[in-house]
Formats: sequence, structure tokens, C-alpha cells
Amino acid sequence: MLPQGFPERMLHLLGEAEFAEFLASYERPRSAGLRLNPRKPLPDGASLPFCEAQVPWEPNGYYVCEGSRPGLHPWHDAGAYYLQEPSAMAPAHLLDAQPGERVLDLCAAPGGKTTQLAAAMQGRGLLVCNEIHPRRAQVLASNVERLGIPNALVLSEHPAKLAQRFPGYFDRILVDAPCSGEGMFRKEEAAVTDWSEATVAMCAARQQEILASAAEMLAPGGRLVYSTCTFSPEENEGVISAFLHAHPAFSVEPVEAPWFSPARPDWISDPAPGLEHAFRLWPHRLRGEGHFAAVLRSHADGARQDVPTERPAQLPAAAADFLRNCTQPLPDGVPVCFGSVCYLAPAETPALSGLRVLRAGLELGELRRDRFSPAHALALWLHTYPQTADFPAGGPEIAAYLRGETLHGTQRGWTLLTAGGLSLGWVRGADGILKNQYPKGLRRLR
Ligand SMILES: C[S@@+](CC[C@H](N)C(=O)[O-])C[C@H]1O[C@@H](n2cnc3c(N)ncnc32)[C@H](O)[C@@H]1O
Repeated sequence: MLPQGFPERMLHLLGEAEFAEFLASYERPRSAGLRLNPRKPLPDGASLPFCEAQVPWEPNGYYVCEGSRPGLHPWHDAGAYYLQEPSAMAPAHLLDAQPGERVLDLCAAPGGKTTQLAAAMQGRGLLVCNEIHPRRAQVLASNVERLGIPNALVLSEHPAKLAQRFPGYFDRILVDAPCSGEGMFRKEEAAVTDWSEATVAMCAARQQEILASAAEMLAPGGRLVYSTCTFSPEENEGVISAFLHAHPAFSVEPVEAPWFSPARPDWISDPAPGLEHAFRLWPHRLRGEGHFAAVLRSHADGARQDVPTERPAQLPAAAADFLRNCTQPLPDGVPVCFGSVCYLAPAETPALSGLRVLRAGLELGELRRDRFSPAHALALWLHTYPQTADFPAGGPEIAAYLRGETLHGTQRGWTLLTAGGLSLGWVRGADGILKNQYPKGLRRLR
């Protein structure tokens, strides 16, 4: 059931013929997708049984067969892929983040686009992902950890506060704005029940503010992508047009993306020039849900700004000893400790004091009574470790491990548990028993 007032709005915008096609898309099943994580390639010869065609605008993206449950496969827990609606893969593709850059994902939870940006950055550079709501920021942090991303700072701050701390600092910024969610009516019941004309107006006002903060943080010459999953012109062409009028140093960058439809400057009054280069993704014109995206380019003069960087901490000796034993070289980074928890923050990490930080890069582990316990995040980042225990991904041992049960094996001490070759967590071996170290909050009930 569509919310009252919504079909009338769309009929007015689209006209009768296209509205009929649009409406018919609600009778079709929604498209589901997943994105493979290049940091955790599937073992040679392996494939995922639930993947069908590739998503045209994302080389790692696949449509998922109807009725399949990829979230239940242990390789999901191992971070081999992220479940993501195909149209939602468009904004990060358009941002085109590069290894070594400074990239900000300003509205990042639960982390679909953050994890896609991380894949594009190949572990190099600084990825700051921010989510204003603390609970949602925890989900974001957990997904960053699951996909084994080493170079992300996870923050939970208001965009205006970040704008004060990071003027002109980022090469690329994604604003995947909170919106009225009209494009998600096929996917989320809450999007239908929460919708009203007043919500659209409230979202548009908030989007303007977020976008203005983002613009302050973009380096001269930088690229900013604004996206929503809604159809309303107020939240899309309207927001971008008002932004361009207020920020003459920006323009909409024309980008080659033949799968998407042009935006509709004719749906708003006083459209800024170039608005037609933004994109609309229509559920009746492609295989995916409704989205909007605009690529904005700064033409401001000047250079990228720097801020003071985080000072490296001295890792406790027990941590350094443990890490020396890792055969896989650690990424470039700055050791940072919060109390007894140690991280390897990305090189050039800005000073973090005064910011709400959920993860300062790769969590290495914790010092407990002079003993070092490696973090779950470290296990998921590792591909190899001198001592591993591997079990078939679909076998009973991995199912038991994910429920938090003890396994059997001859290994002694900290051992990397792998599911069909992909790291999944730690076990600690002694006397033929492999004690389960899978975090309690992630365990499956059955
Ligand atoms: C569309 S969702 C982001 C989805 C995410 N980019 C992904 O791909 O998984 C928008 C996010 O913006 C957050 N948000 C809400 N109000 C905000 C505000 N005033 N400033 C910044 N973010 C806000 C929401 O909590 C939500 O997580």
C-alpha cells in the first residue's frame, strides 16, 4: 500500500503513461543485491550459489536470486560480501574514490557505501565514516570490522562539528542524505508509514544543512556526491539547485553513466544551470530501487588543507610481541591506544581528541592483566596467521563456532579460525579444545 498523497504527486510529475509504468514496478519483486569484498576474495574455484547477473554499474555487485538467504552463509560473517540493494551501489561508484585519498562518508550507517568506498581505496588513504546516531554508528563500526577494512575512522558527530574541525580537508565526500525514502517503499514498510508531505519538507531543510557542512570540508577541486533514495523534487533537484545558487564555486559534473536517467530541472522553479547532469534511478527503467545522485565539483582556488595529526603511541610490549608473530605485514599506520585497547590508525590520522570515535582504524587488541588479547577485527583483517584451524564453510564446526560453541583441535594458543579458507575469528587452543573467541554480540542463536 502506498501512502496517501504519494501516487497523486507522482502522477502529476510523471504524466499518465509513465506513471502507469512506475506504478506497475510496485507489483514486481524488489531487487536484492550483494557486493563482493575484494579484501576477502573467495577461495579459488569457489562461487556463491545465490548470485546471478552482475550489477552493470558496480564490478563487484551482483543481483541475488529471489528467495535466497545470503545473510545466513558463514562467508557473510567472514566479510566476503555486503548485502546491498543494487541502486544503492550507484553513489559510491559516482564518487570514484581512489587509493591514497582522504575520503569522507558523512551519513554512513549502516555502511553499505562506506564498505564500497573502502574497496575502491584498496586499504590506502584515509576513509572517515561518520554517523550522527550513536546506535547506528555501532552497526557501521561492526560492518567496517566484518569486512576487514584497515583504514577507516568511524566517528559519530554532527556534520556542523566536523565542518569546524576539517575545513577544506577531504578530496572526496559522500552525502548519502537522510530522506523521506520514497524509493524504498518496495523494501521497507516503515518508509511507507513514515511518509508525509511534511516529512518531505523537513528532510529537504535538513539536507540543505548537511550539504552546506559537507561543502565546507571539501578541498578546492574536490568531488562531492549527494544522493537520496527518494523521488521528491524538493529533496533532489530542489536541494541541489538551492546549493548551487548559494555556492557559485560548485557545478554539477557531467559523468558518463548510461544506465541512469537525467534529473528533472523542469520539476522545480528557478533551476540552477547544469542540473540535468544529475541522475535519477527509476525502478521502472532499471533493475533496482528509486534513487537520486548528483556529482558536484568544486572550482575553488587554493590547496587542500591539513590539520594536526594524531601522535603515535607506544604499543605495549605484549602487543608488539603478538604482532611480530603475524606473518602478514601490518598496514601503514599510527599506533593509537584508548585505555587498554590498541588500534593501528591510518597514516596521517587527524588528532582525535574531542571527537566521538568508535574505531580509530584497525583494532589490534586489548591488554588484559599484562596479556594481549587480539581483537576480532584483527582476525577479520588477517588472511593468514602462523597457526590456523580451517573447517568447511558449510560444515557443522563452523555452524557451532558461530553459535559460540567450543571446537576440537590440536592447536595451542591463539589460532585463526577460517571457514573454507576465509578468516572468521579467533579460537584459543589447549588440551585438544579450541575455546571460542567469537564476540558474544555476533553469535547466532541456532
Ligand atoms: C540514507 S542513510 C545512510 C545509508 C548509508 N550511506 C549506507 O549506504 O549504508 C542516512 C543516514 O543519515 C543519518 N542522519 C540522520 N540525520 C542526520 C543529520 N542531521 N546529519 C547527518 N546524518 C544524519 C541517519 O541516521 C542515516 O543513518
